Amino acid sequence: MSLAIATLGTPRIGPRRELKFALEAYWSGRIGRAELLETAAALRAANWADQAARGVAVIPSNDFSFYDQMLDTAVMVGAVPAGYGWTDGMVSLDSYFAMARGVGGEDCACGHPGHGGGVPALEMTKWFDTNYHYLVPELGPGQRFVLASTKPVDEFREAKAFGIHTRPVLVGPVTFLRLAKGAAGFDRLTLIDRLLPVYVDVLKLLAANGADWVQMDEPVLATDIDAAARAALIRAYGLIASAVPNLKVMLTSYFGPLGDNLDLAVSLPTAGLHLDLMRGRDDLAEIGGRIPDGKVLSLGVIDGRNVWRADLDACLDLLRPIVARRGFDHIQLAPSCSLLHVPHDVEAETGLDPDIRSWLAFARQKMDELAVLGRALESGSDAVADALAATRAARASRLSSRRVVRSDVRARLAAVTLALAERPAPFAERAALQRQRFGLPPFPTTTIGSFPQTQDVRRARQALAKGAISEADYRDFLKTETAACVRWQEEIGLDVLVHGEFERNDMVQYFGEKLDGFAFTQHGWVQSYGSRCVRPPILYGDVARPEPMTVDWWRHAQSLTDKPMKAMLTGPVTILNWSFVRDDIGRDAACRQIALALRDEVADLEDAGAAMIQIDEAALREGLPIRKADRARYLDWAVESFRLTSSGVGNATQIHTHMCYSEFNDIIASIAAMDADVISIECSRSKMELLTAFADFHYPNDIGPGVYDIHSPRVPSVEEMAGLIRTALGHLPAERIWINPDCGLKTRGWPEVQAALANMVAAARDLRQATTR
Ligand SMILES: Nc1nc2c(c(=O)[nH]1)N[C@@H](CNc1ccc(C(=O)N[C@@H](CCC(=O)N[C@@H](CCC(=O)N[C@@H](CCC(=O)O)C(=O)O)C(=O)O)C(=O)O)cc1)CN2
Ligand code: MET
Ligand SMILES: [Zn+2]
Repeated sequence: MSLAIATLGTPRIGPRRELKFALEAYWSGRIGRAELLETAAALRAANWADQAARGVAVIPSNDFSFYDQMLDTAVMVGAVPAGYGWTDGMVSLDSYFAMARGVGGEDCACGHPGHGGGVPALEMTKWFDTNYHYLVPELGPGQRFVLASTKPVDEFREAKAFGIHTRPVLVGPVTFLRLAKGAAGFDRLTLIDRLLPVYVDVLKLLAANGADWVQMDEPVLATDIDAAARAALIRAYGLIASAVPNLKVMLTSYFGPLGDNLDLAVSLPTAGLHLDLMRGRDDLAEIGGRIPDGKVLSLGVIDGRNVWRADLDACLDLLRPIVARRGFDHIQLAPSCSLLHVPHDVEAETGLDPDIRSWLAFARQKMDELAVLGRALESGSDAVADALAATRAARASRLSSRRVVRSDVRARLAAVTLALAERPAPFAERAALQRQRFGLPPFPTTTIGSFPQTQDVRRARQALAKGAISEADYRDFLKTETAACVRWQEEIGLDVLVHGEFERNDMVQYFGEKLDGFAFTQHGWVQSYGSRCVRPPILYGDVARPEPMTVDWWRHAQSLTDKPMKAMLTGPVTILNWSFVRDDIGRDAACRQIALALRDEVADLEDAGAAMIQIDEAALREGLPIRKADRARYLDWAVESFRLTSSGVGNATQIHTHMCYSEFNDIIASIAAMDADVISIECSRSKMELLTAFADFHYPNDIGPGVYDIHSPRVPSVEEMAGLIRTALGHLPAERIWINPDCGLKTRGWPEVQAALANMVAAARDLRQATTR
């Protein structure tokens, strides 16, 4: 008998983003369907072979996706809304992509959903507290489900033909329904009895094809769930156990402790249960005597959400007692969650400092760590003495590294007082000074920061990286791009200008590359949505700012115009939430360090003459803990960090912030506590519904509700945007409203941006004529 190693899911974009490039080539018509399918199959095969070679025994299938696993599930059960070209039979690849990206109108290779004017893409939102986005299935009260994709079965058979026996993964039925959306007031969980027969069909097909286990992901178990969800889970797994008795279910939840859902999870009639021991270590002690002897425990001991090499000695201490109690047969070792959220392979990072590289484990290294743990438990630590020694050495090097702890940073943090996080005067006083200083018209117009990141811009950056052009040439090129962008904004009549962010590869990575304490990778891509990826910086040490990061670009841009040039920074909470963060100090302390470094940037911008400074906090909402009980603490330090960054300026300096994809109702008090002079938010798709949260709360400061959906190439008309502003006027006083798009324009093309912003300026002018301040 041997201890089984599992992975729960693996990165699927490909070690060199092969899937991204194949998808974008397919969407733009540069390659055909056969070539796309071939690339995908080759990636899956390589992935299976790699896991087998690394000693993974429980290898997943159906963890691959062309876009997203929630979309795969919607398609599997035939939950395809009208308009995507499907009526019955199997859903085609093109209908699938239509749901992901929209249909009709012109198409674009940028990979952004919402493309095409005709039928919009499904809505997209964050997968729990990750930077991965899923497509939100739409379900109605009359919803019917039928088997409309056999992808799980096809991929199981594909692996089998390849010589690998897999454990297929499915998004569980209750998580699927919970994360879907329906009409207001419609409880999606009431659909469970209609949905389950399709799941049973799939499971029976899997069993008939030789599957003995299946992994059912039910991360709703890591959330605060109500009685209806509990009842649905009991019904679902009871029915599955009786309808498909020959298929064993590994029930997996992750991203947090099971906590008060633990008894329920244990009691469900599944053959196995997975625990996320990174975030839910207490579950292990709690589960002690409660778990039936025959149930297999999958122990998520290796962190699937972060990139640090594990402390294998500590893992072994945790594992030994439970292995002694339950024996090898009833234990599996796994990452805490799917490895989708970490990059592929540290070995590819030849540019990283060797010390730092030795501290890291990406997906492949995490599999190796699991294999070492397995061997240590089976054959004793001596059998893997070298591997354990290497881990200890890397850990010791990290803990003692002089680059990790900096006394100047620590001393500064220790000296932080509440006064530092306080603007000198309250908003009303500041607003009066700022009104005088800027003399802006009513309904001032502005944008969120980025302008189209064209191929030319990205190619220039790539050429610089390859040494094909000089630093000076690169800067000259960007200066020209910036100047053209500034001139164009003046011509079109925007009131507050931006420089366009052409010098930034990404709003977080750019700052990670400029701050001490962060490392950055060459190939450490992680899927964010569809074909879009990010390379999260790796925060390994105390944060300091060796030199100004944005001041020269701002100065150049301001020198070209008499209009106010808004400086542009990414805020501390967003940098933290979109990075891999050190685990040797708290996230709160790490965030305050970033905040202090950015505070200096804000001061330098103000000294250089910047009168408006925008500090983006696009990821503040997504860092909100999954469990309600943990939220207040997070919001406290997140808001304080933003205020530490923003409060060092004079009263006449205007602080802007920006948030997108946000639901504000449950955090509106914290948004107000940030005390930004102006906040811009995404609003156009919700037709200004979001503003009710601000109105009900009597939110006191200025607001720019987005009037232009930047996720679509469609150009909104003057009348449409004016209509949205009029709706906003029903919620907010005219003198506090700004006019701007929903978010940055980096994924858009110039022609549609020009047309849309011209209409936006015209809409603001119409409103000015119709209203008086
Ligand atoms: N970090 C982060 N998270 C976020 C967002 C965000 O902007 N940043 N926005 C929200 C939505 N998520 C998004 C995530 C990624 C992208 C995105 O556009 N990603 C780009 C990569 C951006 C980047 O880092 N670009 C680099 C590298 C570009 C590149 O791929 N270069 C090519 C060559 C250039 C070419 O020929 O085009 C190469 O290296 O092979 C640069 O500009 O320098 C992509 O996947 O294509 C957009 C939105 C939420 N989360
Ligand atoms: C995802 S929020 C983006 C904010 C950034 N300033 C931009 O305009 O791109
Ligand atoms: Zn945004």
